[in-house]
Amino acid sequence: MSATARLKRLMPTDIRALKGQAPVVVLTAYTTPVAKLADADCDVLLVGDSLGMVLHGLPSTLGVTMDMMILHGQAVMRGSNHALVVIDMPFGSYEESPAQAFRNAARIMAETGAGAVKLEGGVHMAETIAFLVARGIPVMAHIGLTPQAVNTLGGYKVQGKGDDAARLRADANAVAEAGAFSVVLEKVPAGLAGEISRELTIPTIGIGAGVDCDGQVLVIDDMLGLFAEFKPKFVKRYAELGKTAVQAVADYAAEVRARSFPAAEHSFFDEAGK
Ligand SMILES: Nc1nc(=O)c2c([nH]1)NC[C@@H]1CN(c3ccc(C(=O)N[C@@H](CCC(=O)O)C(=O)O)cc3)CN21
Ligand SMILES: CC(C)C(=O)C(=O)O
Ligand SMILES: [Mg+2]
Repeated sequence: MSATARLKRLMPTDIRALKGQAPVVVLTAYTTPVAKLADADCDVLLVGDSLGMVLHGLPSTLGVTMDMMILHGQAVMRGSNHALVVIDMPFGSYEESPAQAFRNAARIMAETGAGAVKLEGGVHMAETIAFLVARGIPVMAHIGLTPQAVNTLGGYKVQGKGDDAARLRADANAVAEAGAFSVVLEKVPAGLAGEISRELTIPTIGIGAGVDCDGQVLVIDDMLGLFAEFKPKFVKRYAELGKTAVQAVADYAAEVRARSFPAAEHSFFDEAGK
């Protein structure tokens, strides 16, 4: 048996090799139980900085810290043994310099055991991506709508429309050239995303970027109907777990108030039946 066959968790090189073979299946995961239920069906589990909004109630991803990403990254590693785990670098942890990015990415890799990091940015982050890759840290890039730049982008808007397509193409080519093993395209017109996907030799992972990307990613709480603060157009609800949970809580509250819970089967009695 080869060394790679014994190490069954997928690696960035395995994800790269899916290009032209099979679509790359990606979901976010932030916790051990969610990692456990998604691991077998996914190629990549992304510990996204969306966890700040989804789990911690923050208004954007800007308040997410290194410690939060590491804590949730460790939880996802404990709940998975098949998918590649990729951890988002949080806002402020990598933009200053390649050296700052390496210091923080190395800490994420060392303290979680994850296989790669993801960071936002195209042409302006290419030098940093190359710096990390040259030093042993696989990087997933993220271009188009980059939520950490919501304040300069003026909202969570589609990127790359009309004449702006040239900027998206330049970003895609720059991150691929820099050595990223894949790239997330977020909220990009489907036609442009398809063209970029055919042009690049690394897999594109779309979110709101149409069906011609090499893979797809969604926030798992969105597709399960657990996160309901907003629903971007790109989200398809595959379940309504939030509604199911609200009904379960209402049923529990009613039964406690009616003294119909707990029943005998949920209770303990001594030998005399007392
Ligand atoms: N739960 C969740 N899902 C996500 O996909 C996600 C996060 N959180 N947090 C981090 C970023 C932020 N993202 C977002 C946030 C909002 C919209 C949104 O509201 N989109 C609207 C239009 C808004 C506008 O045009 O300004 C849409 O209909 O798609 C899209 C992506 C994607 N990411
Ligand atoms: C939506 C994905 C691509 C992401 O960056 C996140 O979950 O933070
Ligand atoms: Mg993110």
